Amino acid sequence: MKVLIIAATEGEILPFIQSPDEQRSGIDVLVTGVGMVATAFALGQKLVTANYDLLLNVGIAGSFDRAIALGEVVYVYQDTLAELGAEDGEQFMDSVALGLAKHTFQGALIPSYPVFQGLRQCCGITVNTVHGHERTIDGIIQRLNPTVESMEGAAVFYAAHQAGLPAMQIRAISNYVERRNKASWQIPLAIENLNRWLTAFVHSINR
Ligand SMILES: O=C(O)c1cccc(C(=O)CC[C@H]2O[C@@H](n3cnc4c(=O)[nH]cnc43)[C@H](O)[C@@H]2O)c1
Repeated sequence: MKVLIIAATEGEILPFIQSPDEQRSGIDVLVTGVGMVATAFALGQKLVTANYDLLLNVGIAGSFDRAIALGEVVYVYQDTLAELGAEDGEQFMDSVALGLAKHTFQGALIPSYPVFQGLRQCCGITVNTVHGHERTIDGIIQRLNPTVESMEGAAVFYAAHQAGLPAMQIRAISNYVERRNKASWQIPLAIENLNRWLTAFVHSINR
């Protein structure tokens, strides 16, 4: 199986990139840069010249749900371009309501590999602006009730949909979505757990 692993920053997958070559056979890695625009451009370019059986988006993410421990690795089965739409006074009209574009994309069904068993299955949103204000956090919970938030997930699902390829998204929770409080973010723990999962995943597909 030929897999493309897509991450926004090298730091998020450095432990995996630095692992011995033989542990990464059949795997390509694409570091896109942060955000939907960088991700869509880099992935679109990559898919012009290469074909894959699976696109796997990995990275850290924020959680709206405090029952999810910081560092937990989750499976994002659906992701929404949360900001795509128009304001009408206090109302937000999404791109489907406007008759403009699809905004929600599904990942592939969770496979039966043991490495996926026990992963919490979450609904995600993808944003350009990280939520950090009580009013907008309450608003997005009312509107979409997301569990996790990233800055790339739905862009990968969109590109996969356009290319007719299956995609999955695995995120490790680095922070809760709240008023910006970077001191409480657990980025090293999230990256460690994400890369441990990634190594187990690659091992399981190469067996
Ligand atoms: O310093 C900040 O306020 C800040 C805000 C957003 C992201 C960052 C990063 O350094 C991480 C970039 C990377 O992480 C994903 N991520 C992590 N937590 C969240 C979140 O709560 N909401 C959205 N994205 C998040 C994201 O996919 C970025 O690629 C620093």
